Amino acid sequence: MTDFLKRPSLTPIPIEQPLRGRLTLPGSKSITNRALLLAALAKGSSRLSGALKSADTHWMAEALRAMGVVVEEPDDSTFVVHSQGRLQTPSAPLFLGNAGTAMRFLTAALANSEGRVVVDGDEHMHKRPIEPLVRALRALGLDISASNGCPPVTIEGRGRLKGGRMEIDGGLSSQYVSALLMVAACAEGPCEVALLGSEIGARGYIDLTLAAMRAFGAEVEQVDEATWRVQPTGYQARDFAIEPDASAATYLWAAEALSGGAIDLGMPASEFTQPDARAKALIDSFPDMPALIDGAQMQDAIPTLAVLAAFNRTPVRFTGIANLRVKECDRIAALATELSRIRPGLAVEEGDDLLVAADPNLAGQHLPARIETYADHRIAMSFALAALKIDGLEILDPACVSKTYPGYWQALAQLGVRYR
Ligand SMILES: O=C(O)C1=C[C@@H](OP(=O)(O)O)[C@@H](O)[C@H](O)C1
Ligand SMILES: C=C(OP(=O)(O)O)C(=O)O
Repeated sequence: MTDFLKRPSLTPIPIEQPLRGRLTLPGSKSITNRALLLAALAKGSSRLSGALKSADTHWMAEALRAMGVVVEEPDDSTFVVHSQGRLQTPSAPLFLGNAGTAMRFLTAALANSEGRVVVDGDEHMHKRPIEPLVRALRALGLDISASNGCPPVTIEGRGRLKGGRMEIDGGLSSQYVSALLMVAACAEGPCEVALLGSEIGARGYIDLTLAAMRAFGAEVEQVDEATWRVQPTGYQARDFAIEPDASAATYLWAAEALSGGAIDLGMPASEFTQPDARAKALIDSFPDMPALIDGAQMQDAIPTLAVLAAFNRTPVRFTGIANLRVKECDRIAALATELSRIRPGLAVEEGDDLLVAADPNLAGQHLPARIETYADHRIAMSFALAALKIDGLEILDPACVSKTYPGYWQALAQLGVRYR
């Protein structure tokens, strides 16, 4: 696995046979980082099994350790968290790489802290907006600021949140809403978390948050479409099993569809609770994917679907994906640029839509191209799919997959994919 990650680029050799085999998916990033935080906010010991071990969960675990929580890693899919139920003020800035979940969830969790804390990330994180969450926390009386509306964030904690109404605009990221919901259970009194303004992108991530909170003992009810009431129960330590990562599964479902193979991931799409599992039905429709795909409820699956759409029989327009502009990179621009490197005009941006022209004749061609990946795991993983069918696609910076799926290249190799 490490060898693939050390290479400056990888050029998968197109497959000649359908991909077949059985793979174990990594654990869900979204659920692992929720469970790590909730376990840290609970007094006692929690064993998290089926967890993801990757850069995003590493940075969450490291930050919790820096705040006095004991996080053990007995094997490659388990965290054991021992906590006093509160986060101590760290002695140095917390570094969270480019882990959006860790950045947003911890910023809100630190609203209950004492003293000065700086939460920082890498140069990519410095471009990812956090101002709506900062504004919501400031409205609760917290002394908090973010330069240019992006990390680093500086928090001057004065103890516990009082409770009451919290208002948040989740238009740019549902993670702001999840972050407030999770800290709300640790306030002194009951809280109401209410959405302001724009509709949140992927509601499914809010559902994941509510499920994780309830699993760790929280009492939370939905008052109406845009309001949740959270009781000041705090959290209870427990053992918790994390389901496999649905976003990671989309690459393998797509590899199966593109190659006409059969890959056993050990769990049917219908059993996932994560939003991206919805992409499976669209992948199953390949090579007759619909002309219009609303990606709002399966955002992280769009790179997978867009690359697959390049091989579809007819063009596909992706709408509802404006948020993709503020992920690890501007994914709409990256997909248009890199697909067009394969064949000019293969994809174009139209406003915040992405139109993939579709060219079923791409398969089997020799079309050398160096694919930029913009330090974005999903751009690398999705273009690897195109490389299974097109000869000469060189994927730059293959190590960027370590954000959520360090074993990705190895998983493809296990299915018989070879690299130049
Ligand atoms: O809550 C979560 O776990 C996530 C929410 C989504 O982000 P946004 O809420 O920023 O759209 C998603 O893209 C991200 O990978 C994980
Ligand atoms: C957007 C993503 O990550 P995050 O926001 O958690 O950094 C992702 O994994 O595609």
